[in-house]
Amino acid sequence: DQDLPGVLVSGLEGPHGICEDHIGDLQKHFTLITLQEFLENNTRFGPKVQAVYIWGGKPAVTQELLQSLPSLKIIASAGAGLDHLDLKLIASCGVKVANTPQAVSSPTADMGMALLLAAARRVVEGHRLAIAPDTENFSTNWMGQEVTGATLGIIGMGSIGYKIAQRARAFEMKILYHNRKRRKLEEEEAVGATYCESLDDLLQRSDFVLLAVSLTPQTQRLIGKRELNLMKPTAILVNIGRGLLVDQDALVQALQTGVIKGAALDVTHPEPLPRDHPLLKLENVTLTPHAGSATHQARRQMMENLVASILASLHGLPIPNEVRLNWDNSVA
Ligand SMILES: O=CC(=O)O
Repeated sequence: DQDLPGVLVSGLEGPHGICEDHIGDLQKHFTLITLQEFLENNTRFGPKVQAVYIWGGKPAVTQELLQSLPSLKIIASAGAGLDHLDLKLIASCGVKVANTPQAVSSPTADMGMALLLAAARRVVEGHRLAIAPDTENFSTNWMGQEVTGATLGIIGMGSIGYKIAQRARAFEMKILYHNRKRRKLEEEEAVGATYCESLDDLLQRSDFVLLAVSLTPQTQRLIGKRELNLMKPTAILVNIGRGLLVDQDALVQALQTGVIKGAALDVTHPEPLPRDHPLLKLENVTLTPHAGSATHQARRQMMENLVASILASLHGLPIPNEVRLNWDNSVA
């Protein structure tokens, strides 16, 4: 339908495209213009585009793209993280941004716990052992680390970090957290979490260190060689944030030399890792393919939230999940 607002999407097919079953729903509201169509004829399609629909971090919003979309009102980005967007540049073009933090927080927290448990109890290694053609190494003395009663240090106590704390409490874990801002006392008490103003203190005391912080210039390589050295040799690092939160070379070295016990990573840098990357060869590493929000329910809710934000912006209504910036361009 020519009258439907034009929305630029990255692609409609392939493993990185929009979920196939969402396309029909999107087409009820919008004329979808793929990046490829746009690139082939940007003078025709550029003026039609009123929104950019970002799925899996794509399409990339460059200055050049912004300049060729004169009718653009909003960039609606699936997920919680905003590190793929230059928010200051976008704001300077008078374009709004919305994301979908509520849709992803529970499934991503679940993934954090899944990785923590998998690494602690060596689920992936155990699976390999259990299905090995040769039963010689089969053993019920397949030891891992106890989760119950262990200390969990959560770095980043936003909505995902907080949901992890709620889940970890049910595992009777002792919970420490480090965050830009301390949470309210009643919020801390509700999950039994103790604030650590010092990151070093959290690293030294935790049996599991879990990264649930957004990637910003301040948090890039937050965990490097020095921080890994502060961790217990029995500690496990879980990352459900972004690969660049960790100095990956330092992590590989720490895992190879027993500086820490193991790592469970939903995110790496880059994604996917080159097939000869040392992280793919280590027994004490558990990897998932950036799948924190990969449930049917969450992905559908993300799509519905993006549609609602785009429609609100086109109708001049308050935009659900609008991302606002502070004076220093940090996310409010
Ligand atoms: O990576 C996923 C997200 O930012 O929600």
